[in-house]
Amino acid sequence: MTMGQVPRASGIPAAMADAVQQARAEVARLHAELPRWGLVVWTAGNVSARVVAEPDAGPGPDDLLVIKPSGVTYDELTPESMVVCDLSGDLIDGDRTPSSDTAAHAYVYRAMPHVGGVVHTHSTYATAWAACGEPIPCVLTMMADEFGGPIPVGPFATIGDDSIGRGIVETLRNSRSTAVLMRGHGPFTIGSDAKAAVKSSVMLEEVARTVHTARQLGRPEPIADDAIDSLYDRYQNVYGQRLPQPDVRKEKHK
Ligand SMILES: O=C(CO)[C@@H](O)[C@@H](O)COP(=O)(O)O
Repeated sequence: MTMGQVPRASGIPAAMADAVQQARAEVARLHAELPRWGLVVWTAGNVSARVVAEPDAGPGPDDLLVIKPSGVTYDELTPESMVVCDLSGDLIDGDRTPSSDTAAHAYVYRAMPHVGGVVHTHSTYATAWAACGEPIPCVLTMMADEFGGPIPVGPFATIGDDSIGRGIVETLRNSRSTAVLMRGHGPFTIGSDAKAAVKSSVMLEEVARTVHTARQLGRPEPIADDAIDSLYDRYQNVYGQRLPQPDVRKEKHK
């Protein structure tokens, strides 16, 4: 199937066909990252991406989401097997049942327009913290960098309606964290796009494991708030490769 071909007649608006196809490929590719980084067993995790209906206007209620089909193993996932839903969570393209967490993903997209990707896993260490209902304290510079503070705990909620999504949003709205530990269930992460949400899941599991290990060795100390703010600001705005800026020094000496 070439780029731009929608698999068959569907509810996808023609203007979104190419973007949906690209999202199918990206979401299928990103699902392979979950077993790669040891975040899932069998099918116990899912990734979704928002597809914006009107890019010039930005995220809105007519956006779509692309997510994996429920219960399909990661080695069987392809761009064509991804399913497309509206932000009510209703299937509009695909011949398989959407992930059982689709309602949660859809709720997040409706309530948080800045979110472009959502991931859910049952990664061992993060899920163990969720089982205990204890926030992961910000005792590592890596946590300050990536999450801007502790990892919060969301309420226990059963799958199948908006309660998980509501719990995710109510918890993350008051936190810089892109990860939430849903009590008794497991982690959900958000990001500006699906890749960012997958990265958050990877980094969450790493810090969950490290902080647990540190507690076996002693009493890790929380990092001071001002240091967290400084670390978070640097990592979010300076770290890594940034687009080249005009060399203002040359401008000044002209
Ligand atoms: O936690 C659960 C089910 O309780 C789901 O997140 C997990 O099994 C993944 O389900 P899907 O295969 O995405 O439907």
